[in-house]
Amino acid sequence: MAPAVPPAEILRISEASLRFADGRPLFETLSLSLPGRGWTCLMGRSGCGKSSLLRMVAGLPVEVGPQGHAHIKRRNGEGGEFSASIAWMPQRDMLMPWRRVVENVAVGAALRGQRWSDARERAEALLARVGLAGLGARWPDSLSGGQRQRVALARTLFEADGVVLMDEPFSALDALTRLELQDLAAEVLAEQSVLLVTHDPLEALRLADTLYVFGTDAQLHAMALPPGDPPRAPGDVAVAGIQAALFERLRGTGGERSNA
Ligand SMILES: Nc1ncnc2c1ncn2[C@@H]1O[C@H](COP(=O)(O)OP(=O)(O)OP(=O)(O)O)[C@@H](O)[C@H]1O
Repeated sequence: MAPAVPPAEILRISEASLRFADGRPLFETLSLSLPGRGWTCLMGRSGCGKSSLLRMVAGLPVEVGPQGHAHIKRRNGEGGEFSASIAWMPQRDMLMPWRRVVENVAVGAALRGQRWSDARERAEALLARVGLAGLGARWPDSLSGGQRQRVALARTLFEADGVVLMDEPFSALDALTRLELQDLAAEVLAEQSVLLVTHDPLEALRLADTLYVFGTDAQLHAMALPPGDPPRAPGDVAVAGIQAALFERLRGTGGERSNA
């Protein structure tokens, strides 16, 4: 069977605006289009609202206080209401220590009351795909940080159905493990549309098909990328050159926007 052709656009965000209780807007009338497949990366100074935007894209609540305001419009590729589920991979692995590894991967199926034998088989297959074949019966506490994040990746894959949101998923890992996990994520999520928030310019330049930086105007600005398909080699000369320019661009996007 020929592989399904991904839609040109799977999710369109428009009119995204966020204001906390003190009235200052973090962003207003922000738009973003996610293609049917590939990595869209978001960068910006600490506090500019990246994680909040990701939560809004996921349809999760953002606590804004009594005078605050959070609004977003989500449309599918045909312009209709977006109703598909979105997979989410957070910064911390959030594994439940009282559930075995395979149960953590398939936790969504358990919550939905799906048949455990089917879910287990699929979860074991995904564990093998992320390099953890045979470790399903282990407890999370017996795994290294990198292994735990592989389990979290398998859990994300278990839920992935077109759109995957990732909020600094590799930031707690050592440099080498981080590179390995980036390569792995690029491979296993190749058929998904991924929206990644990251603070790491190298990570963005390795993985992005499209890269946006939050500007001082609270809008997203598309950045130039090195040639070649992701995941790009960390030692690539073009990656290193653009990394320096990206650092400068990030430094120029102003100080931290605090709403405290
Ligand atoms: N409930 C709240 N009330 C007021 N301000 C808030 C609230 N929640 C978050 N903020 C502020 O909103 C801003 C955006 O937070 P958010 O976590 O989305 O930013 P971010 O760009 O992801 O930051 P970082 O890169 O440091 O993770 C921050 O300045 C934060 O202090």
